Amino acid sequence: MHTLKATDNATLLFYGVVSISWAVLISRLLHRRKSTIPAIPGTSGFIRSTVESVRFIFHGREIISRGYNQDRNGVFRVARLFCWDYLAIGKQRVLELANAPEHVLSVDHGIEDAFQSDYTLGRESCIRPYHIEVIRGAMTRNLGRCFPRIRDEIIHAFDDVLELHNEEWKLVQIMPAALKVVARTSSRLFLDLPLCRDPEYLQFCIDSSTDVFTRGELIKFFPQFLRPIVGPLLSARKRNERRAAKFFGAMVDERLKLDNEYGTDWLDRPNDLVSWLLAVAQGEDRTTPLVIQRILTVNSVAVQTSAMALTNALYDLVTYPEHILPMREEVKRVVAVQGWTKAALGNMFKLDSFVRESQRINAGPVVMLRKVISKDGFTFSDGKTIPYGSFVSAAMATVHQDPANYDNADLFDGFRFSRLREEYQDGDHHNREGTHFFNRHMVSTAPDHVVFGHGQHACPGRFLAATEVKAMLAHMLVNYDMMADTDKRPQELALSEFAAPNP
Ligand code: HEM
Repeated sequence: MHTLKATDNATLLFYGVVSISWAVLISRLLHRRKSTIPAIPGTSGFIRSTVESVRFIFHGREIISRGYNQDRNGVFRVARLFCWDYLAIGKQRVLELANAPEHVLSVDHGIEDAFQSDYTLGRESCIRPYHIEVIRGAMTRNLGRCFPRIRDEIIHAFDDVLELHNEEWKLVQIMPAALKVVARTSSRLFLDLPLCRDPEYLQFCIDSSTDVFTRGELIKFFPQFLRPIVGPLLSARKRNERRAAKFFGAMVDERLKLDNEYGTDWLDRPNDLVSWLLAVAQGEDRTTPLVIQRILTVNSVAVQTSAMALTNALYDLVTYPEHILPMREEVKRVVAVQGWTKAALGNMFKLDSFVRESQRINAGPVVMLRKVISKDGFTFSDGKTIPYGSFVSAAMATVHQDPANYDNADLFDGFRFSRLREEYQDGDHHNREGTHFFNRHMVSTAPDHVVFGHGQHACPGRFLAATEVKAMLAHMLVNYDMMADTDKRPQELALSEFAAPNP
């Protein structure tokens, strides 16, 4: 019986590999060069492009940098498993992508493809993305009012996660700890006490948000025509929605009932994500299953990204420890006057600069993934045209490390942005940036700083991310001493267009 099962599995695997290889071959033949745009050096030709498309999964950065080294304002074709994608290099190209109208370059289709969100998040979140309006509006507006909740949860979360009771040193693995603290703090804002302290729920929060990224990547290993079959099988969405219903379905039910009866203006209506969503949701989106789906969507985009930003900032802090004392002094000085408030965070210029620099240096290879949905394709100002139906993105890491954009661009300089402000205040009005430091806050996007994208689709959650990450770092600076246990910063984990700090 046991032998028979092993044989069955081996046969299945064999047929699986053969079918996928055929699918790769056929897709690549069908998607042969459709435009005059050059391939990234060393990736043209059927065999080489196929090999490089596999290498792109783990060596995307290196392949992209070949394009950058050839033309710092170039547009290139990038070989992917089943097709050619396109890559725009340089800040002028970023602006052109950011300014393209939605009927030419679609962000929704881009995000759908990047996360396979039809399968991983749910179709409704893609076709009616009203949560974006909620994040940009009510959530961001309420950050100041809700800050005491955020601050309170940060204190308790660090206490519980680090379990440091005496003066001892303790070895802590950063990313898992960051995930726990971020999941808990975000949950305090989204669904509040007591759920945000339920260990089982927090683990679910982390696992379900990880599922979106990892299973989305897995689905992308299959060609387009197979995804409707394998997508639902590989996605954990349905299972996660069922589990979420057990955790907070009754709460959503109750809230819907009260809102339907009294509108949004009843006594003690909680100031949380459920209320913010219900104030905007219309029609079938006002049902418990779809509100649950939407909460999971917001949770997925919020938890992993902010935990990665915090992890990178902590790695940079222990790698460049000369930043610790000045920032600690700044946090103490500002808090002594303004207390722990969101406004106080806004006056911690060194801290803000440090996190922005950390994001600049640790940026992933690409950003702003868009699908060309105009039948005429998308044409850059110099006439280069990307064909209809293909995907284009901006090379993020190269724009961040281009010496034309930053002095000593490849060096980590935590106070490069706050120093501009200090120099200006000291009367030096002639530095390279002039008064641009006003646009150099952690949340400010620019064509040469695209961690949150740029333009009308720039990340709407960046204000929450900045509030959380800075409040967490500030808390750590004044309450803990930190140092690295090795000399070498761990190598990032790369997977196609994504990069994550090594846990
Ligand atoms: C450090 C943390 C974060 C980073 C680095 C980040 C980065 C990004 C990037 C690069 C985009 C795509 C922009 C584009 O394609 O032009 C994006 C979109 C988005 N982000 Fe974030 N994000 C972060 C945190 C958050 C948080 C906390 C939330 C939710 C509260 C959030 C919600 C979203 C949503 C809903 C979109 C889609 C926007 C659209 O389609 O117009 N993000 N984010």
